[in-house]
Amino acid sequence: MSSLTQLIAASEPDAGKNFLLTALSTELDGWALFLDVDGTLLDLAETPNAIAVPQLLPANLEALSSKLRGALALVTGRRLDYVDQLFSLPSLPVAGLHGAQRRDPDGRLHSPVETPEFGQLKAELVADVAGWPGVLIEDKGPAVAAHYRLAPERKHQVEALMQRALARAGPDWTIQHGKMVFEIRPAAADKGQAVLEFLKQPPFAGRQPIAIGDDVTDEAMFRAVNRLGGCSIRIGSPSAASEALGYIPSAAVLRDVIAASVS
Ligand SMILES: O=P(O)(O)OC[C@H]1O[C@H](O[C@H]2O[C@H](CO)[C@@H](O)[C@H](O)[C@H]2O)[C@H](O)[C@@H](O)[C@@H]1O
Repeated sequence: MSSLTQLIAASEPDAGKNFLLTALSTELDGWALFLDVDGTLLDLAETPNAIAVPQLLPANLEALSSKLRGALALVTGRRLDYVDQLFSLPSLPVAGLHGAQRRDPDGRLHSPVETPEFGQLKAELVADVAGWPGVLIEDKGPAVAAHYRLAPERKHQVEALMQRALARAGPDWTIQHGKMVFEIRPAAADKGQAVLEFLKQPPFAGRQPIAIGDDVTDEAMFRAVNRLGGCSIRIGSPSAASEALGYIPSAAVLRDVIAASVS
């Protein structure tokens, strides 16, 4: 695989896309694919629930998973049950809440519990932002997100609010910054650890990982797969802030590559 993995770091604009097209048409017993959801498989939207799942995407993901003999997982900041609503693929391995939740290939579920204290904290966050038009609180069970995409001028207030809430939540939680969002998520695992857990299990074990994402939270899985000699691909333009080895310009291009790989 080494000549193929060199392709990803080439400087041509289509290097990331060409790498993935080639990888997914060859050596399918060799790769394990880890895909982020928002901004990677799906176009970003103004609010968390305004996203649209393109009609053919679930079937294409299922077909690609089949070609990879099941070595495909979604690794997302969303909750697992929300991912199931979106894609209706209840057997697909998924890591949710940035790695804190996991559905393993054999169907085993791992999920932190939501404490009454955390429920109270979320209710107070909703009350705290009531006078901040455009700031949205997304309840994710044992995690919570404060979105400011519709009120970018509130970024620093939202960050300060979430830092205060984190101090109350305690050491089992951490802050996750993302695209126009601050989240409080369980600290026990990140996306990199979720990928490493999947790679201990069949059909992922023994395969070379490819991780594709678009955001700060995905850097943990980029680091994990880079350390293993795998491939990390970021959706967007090359950025010095990212450890990704290659780039694909948009979620739409990634969806086209997935569709081409199963046609
Ligand atoms: O790990 P991901 O699958 O990329 O999920 C990260 C977060 O995505 C969602 O928020 C982002 O997408 C929204 C819809 O496009 C957008 O409105 C928001 O500004 C983005 O931050 C989701 O709402 C979060 O729960 C995820 O953690």
